[in-house]
Amino acid sequence: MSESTWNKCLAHLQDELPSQQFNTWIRPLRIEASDGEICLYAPNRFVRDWVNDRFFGRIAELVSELSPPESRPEVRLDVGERSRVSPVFARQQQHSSTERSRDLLDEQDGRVPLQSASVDSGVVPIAANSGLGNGPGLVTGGGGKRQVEVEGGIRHQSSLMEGYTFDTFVEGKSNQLARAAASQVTENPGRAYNPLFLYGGVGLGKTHLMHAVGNALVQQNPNAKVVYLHSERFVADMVKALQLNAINEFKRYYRSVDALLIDDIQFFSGKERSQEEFFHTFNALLEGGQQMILTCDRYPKEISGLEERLKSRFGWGLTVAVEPPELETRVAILLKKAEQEQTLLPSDAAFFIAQRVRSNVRELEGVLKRVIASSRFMAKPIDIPLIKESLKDLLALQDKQVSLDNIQRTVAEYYKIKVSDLMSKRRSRSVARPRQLAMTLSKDLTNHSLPEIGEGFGGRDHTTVLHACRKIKELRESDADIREDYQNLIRLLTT
Ligand SMILES: Nc1ncnc2c1ncn2[C@@H]1O[C@H](COP(=O)(O)OP(=O)(O)OP(=O)(O)O)[C@@H](O)[C@H]1O
Repeated sequence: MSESTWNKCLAHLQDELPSQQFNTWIRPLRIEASDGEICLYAPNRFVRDWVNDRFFGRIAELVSELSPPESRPEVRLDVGERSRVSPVFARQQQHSSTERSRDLLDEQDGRVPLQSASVDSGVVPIAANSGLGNGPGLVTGGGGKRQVEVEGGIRHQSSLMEGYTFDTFVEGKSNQLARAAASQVTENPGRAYNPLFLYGGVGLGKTHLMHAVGNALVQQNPNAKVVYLHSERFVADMVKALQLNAINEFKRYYRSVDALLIDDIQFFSGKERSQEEFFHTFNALLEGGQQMILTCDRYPKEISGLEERLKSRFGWGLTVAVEPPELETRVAILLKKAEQEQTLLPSDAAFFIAQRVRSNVRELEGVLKRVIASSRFMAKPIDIPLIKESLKDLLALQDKQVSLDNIQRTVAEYYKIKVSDLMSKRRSRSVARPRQLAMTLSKDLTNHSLPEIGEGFGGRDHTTVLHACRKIKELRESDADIREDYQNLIRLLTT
């Protein structure tokens, strides 16, 4: 079985599984193929057991289907980075007492993840100075932020946003698993999942969740040294420490924390010295049982310019995707934010906004702020006419955007078929290809989600849309006609 067969197997699984499940359980698997056998390596025992219980049967089936009949390999599932596995970092299994998060994770997969058994692949451990509050750091409470100063020539400010708590975080399908994992980290810092790695697009609540854990840890133990910082800050501090000959203080400081929260670690990309320093800090914290939470705008393996050994370590705990919120969650977020602003937002008004602003929560918040400001300025309650007035330019821009209808009409006309053919179940090439192109254009040119596009094409499943997009992407590379059709259609639709 070649890696390309495995990639096909992955593409099938991606079509079949909800993206969060695929990203959390299947993507971290590494493959090693040899004669007559393939071994899949999970980053830890927990992932291995979960995959074994839930997905292994289907994986073995796909491998068998996709391999030539004369060379159907045996499939094995194991833990580790290929053969370099030794259980140096294996941790104690701990039971969470949070029934709520347990229920959630139960709901997701019918099992309770209680353990993150980390495995080492050849780390040289560095002594950790993990004495609570006896490093150079100083934590003070109160105010909107908690401040930290560092001696040794480095003045460093780090802050936990007090408003970012679990209470103010609205839960929905898109962030349910991340929220549950974060909550378990609060229950069992350093043990439940270490590191907890949250990834996803901008403005989806990763930073909020990370602070929620930090705030909860400080609430449980006011002496806990919880340090939040952006990865660029880590880099800047390190450079400064090097300039001031204070690198030992820098090391001591970061290794003395109880929890280290680093945001947007994609900024480590290409910064080799910082990665080196962070690598050692990471190992020391992991060894000391100190919690790490990391966020990133993409799946760790996809960060270019990041050392492989770091990427692989990021997978030792739990890697969870935060997805864009679906309509109901967007409405719930708007209602919650309005409540925090002590503003009355009728639910039809919340729906109106949520249907039009789909990209991310930060944008949703920005739009709500505009509406609230108009309402206060005009001294009028919020209703749909007021929203239309205050969001005039945004809505006008959206009206200009390409609609599904428009795409379907244009594609049908271009291929001289009927719009109803695009909606139909007909699978002949003359209809199926234009339909796949129309779905791809809908994905590329509108803000509609995959399920919405599927719905707009005769009630199809989102996996069909995903498959169409992949197929067209492939064809645009290999087939000049399709490439030309796609470009012509884009031109027709956007000019
Ligand atoms: N589920 C949610 N419930 C309530 N507020 C949310 C939720 N998700 C995001 N927000 C709010 O949206 C804003 C953006 O979220 P946040 O900064 O956490 O995003 P992010 O994923 O870290 O994005 P970036 O990668 O750009 O930093 C914040 O004000 C946050 O409070």
